[in-house]
Amino acid sequence: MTERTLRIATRNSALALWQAEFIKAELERLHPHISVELLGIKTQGDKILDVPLAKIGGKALFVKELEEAMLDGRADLAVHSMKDVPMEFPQGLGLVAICERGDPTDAFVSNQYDNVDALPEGAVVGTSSMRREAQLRAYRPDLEIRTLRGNVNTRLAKLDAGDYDAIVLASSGLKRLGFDARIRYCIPETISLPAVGQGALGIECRLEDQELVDLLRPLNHADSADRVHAERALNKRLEGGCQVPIAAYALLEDQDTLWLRGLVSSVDGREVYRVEGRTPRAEGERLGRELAEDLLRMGADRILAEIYGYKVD
Ligand SMILES: NCc1[nH]cc(CCC(=O)O)c1CC(=O)O
Repeated sequence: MTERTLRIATRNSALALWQAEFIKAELERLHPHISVELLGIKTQGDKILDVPLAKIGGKALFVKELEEAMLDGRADLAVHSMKDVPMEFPQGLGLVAICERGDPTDAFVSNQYDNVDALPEGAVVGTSSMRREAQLRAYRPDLEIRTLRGNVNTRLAKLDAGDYDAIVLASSGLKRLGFDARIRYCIPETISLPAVGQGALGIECRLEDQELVDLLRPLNHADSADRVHAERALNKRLEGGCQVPIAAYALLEDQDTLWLRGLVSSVDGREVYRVEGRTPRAEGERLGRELAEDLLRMGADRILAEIYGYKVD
């Protein structure tokens, strides 16, 4: 095969750079004849830091500029946290690999308290996600949940400055950046069901670039991909991005059976609808769509209509 230099379009946050460097190293290890460069790009989501994400909306907040770079040939591929990847791709682009999933849980980080149960009444907890907020409120209605934005370093600094008694953020992000020691407790999925795709990386590229598609294929991890696709099917039916109180989490109970749990909650945590089901793993996406229908019937349609301003039908 010809020598080739691949360019990865990446955001400039520490986490995005770590993820892009990780895939660069994997590609260079798998294919010694290619070299890989990073192309740093600022996205809309990086520019607007002072407003809660849910308010600015837009499912493609962190990916649009990366996709433009691939479409106009400045870059060959993009590495995404699957959690941030929209359901639809621009014409000509697509997801060609989902890598082995890391820790999917939400991490409880605090300088004083060991876990959610140890927090005193009325404690102040920081999180930027409606999904985490809603589930924390459902579990501990007394907590005061406050917005927390910024990259991982900024969020930890705000905790250390005493702005919060605890913060909740993705375990995988903390681990990737070497902050394992800050995780006091990985919140079990029974309390905080993870976001769709949380902990998994995905790779997007131009689908007509067959040579590149072939180079990326070995990075796909079939077990992780089946789990994440089932979660995404549920999310797609609900038209969710990562800025709504929707959670979905799939596990392989054995090599053939996929177990999917899903949840939609009101932001105040007072209404929580939970579903779960099992299916042969090849049919995970169908199960995801079915469970989404169940959620809509149970009352999620009302909650989502309020958040979106229109009815999902
Ligand atoms: N929305 C930001 C974002 N996108 C992906 C991760 C973490 C890494 C992952 O889920 O793989 C984070 C940070 C967080 O949620 O705390």
